[in-house]
Amino acid sequence: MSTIPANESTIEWKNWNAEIPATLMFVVQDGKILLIEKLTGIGQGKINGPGGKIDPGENALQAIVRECQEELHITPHSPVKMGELHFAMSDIPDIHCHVFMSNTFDGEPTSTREANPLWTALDAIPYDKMWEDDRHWLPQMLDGQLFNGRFEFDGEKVVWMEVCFGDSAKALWIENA
Ligand SMILES: Nc1ncnc2c1[nH]c(=O)n2[C@H]1C[C@H](O)[C@@H](COP(=O)(O)OP(=O)(O)OP(=O)(O)O)O1
Repeated sequence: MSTIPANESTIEWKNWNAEIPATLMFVVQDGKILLIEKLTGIGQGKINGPGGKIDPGENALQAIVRECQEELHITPHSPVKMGELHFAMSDIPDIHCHVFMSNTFDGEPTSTREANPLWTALDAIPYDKMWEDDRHWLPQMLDGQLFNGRFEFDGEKVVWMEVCFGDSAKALWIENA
């Protein structure tokens, strides 16, 4: 488990519930990862994986496939759930995010109103242009580790975090999509 800083979180995580359920997808193929330049929504202007909010009546798996189709015109094959992220935000509603990986997909990654595709070498991921939490779980996920992360933000800055990896992380997931 990695934790920063040593002080306690101000969030009562036991009773914490996010207003926004969301998803993320990381397609990895031939030593590259398919990222996006995000043109709309939460995190506009950042580099991230494709993804977005879960619509009413959808589960996380259905939502991530729909988001990849909408944002990049691709359909990922057999998405595997790798982690959950819990974001307690200071200035926008809190977010609970399901993170998936896939190695194959149908379609050609295409720029849309929402995103520009960005194939990136696995050793050149631009963490300085991504959400601050990403560097604390994405490298381990790319090594095949399951994870569960809780992050408290002040604006866009992480002020507290706790990230677990492996089977103990999966036991903390709220939902097994
Ligand atoms: N802190 C952090 N790290 C990594 N990824 C994210 C965050 N916060 C986030 O919100 N995200 C991810 C989770 C989602 O994939 C997107 C946010 O969803 P958004 O793009 O706003 O949702 P859409 O449904 O595509 O957009 P609208 O249609 O509602 O505009 O960022």
